[in-house]
Amino acid sequence: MLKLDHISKTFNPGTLNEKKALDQVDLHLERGDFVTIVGSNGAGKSTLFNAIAGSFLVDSGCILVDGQDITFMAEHKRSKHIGRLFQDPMRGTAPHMTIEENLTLAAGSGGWFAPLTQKDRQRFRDQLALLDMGLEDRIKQPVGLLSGGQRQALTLLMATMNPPWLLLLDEHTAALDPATAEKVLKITREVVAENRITTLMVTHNMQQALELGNRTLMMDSGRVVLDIQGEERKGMTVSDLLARFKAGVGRGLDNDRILLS
Ligand SMILES: Nc1ncnc2c1ncn2[C@@H]1O[C@H](COP(=O)(O)OP(=O)(O)OP(=O)(O)O)[C@@H](O)[C@H]1O
Repeated sequence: MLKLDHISKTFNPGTLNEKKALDQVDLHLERGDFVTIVGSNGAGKSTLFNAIAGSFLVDSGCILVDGQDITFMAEHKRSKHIGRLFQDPMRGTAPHMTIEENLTLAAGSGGWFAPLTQKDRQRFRDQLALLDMGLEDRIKQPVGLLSGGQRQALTLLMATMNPPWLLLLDEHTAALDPATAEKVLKITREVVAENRITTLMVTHNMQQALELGNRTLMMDSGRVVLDIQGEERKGMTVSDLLARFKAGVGRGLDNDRILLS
């Protein structure tokens, strides 16, 4: 489904601020894989997502989706097929537009100026009802009136309305209160499983990284240093994972947010 073949990215090359953020990253995902990613501060997790989403071109290597080489595909073209959620719930929706207008844009069928049919409206209501947040009764309200958790759930719905090639979740519940974060995670699990969406999720919560999905990557200094899946992952504890990281990298994990969580 997704193949990253030796991708590298160096910021500010040839200057004092040169930083190799991705160093020959190789990764192969099967359709429906749900991969969690944890790592040190500045390990390259967001840069990896930016590279896949096309926010910049990689310096070397290639990115293939279903065998199609998208290494040089423009970001706006990739964004039609790659859903992405950020930590900030204010990103991903248009606050001055209503829930219905946001969903119409995300659905993308019929064009923005095509009038919504009764069937479209009912579909939106049905999908909103699945979120169990009462949004189906607020469809004419501007999105700016929603809470962070409601906005994040709506963004998730919009990103997966036409199932994407890939879903990139960049700490998408980190800014929410624990109860809302749990709810958004539950919705994430359901939407991803129901549509078999190939998903990558960055988290600083190690427990969550082991519980969600079917595979966990650990990154450090621009490289994937651990790839835990299958039998090895079952029954693995956070301490086991930290010990494996230390044994592999030769030092402990230095992510203040992980250590504080
Ligand atoms: N646009 C940029 N210009 C220069 N340096 C950058 C840029 N983006 C990222 N970096 C650097 O690349 C390295 C990797 O950054 P990245 O944000 O991918 O790390 P991360 O694993 O997401 O970190 P964290 O968990 O701390 O958010 C860091 O040293 C960062 O400062």
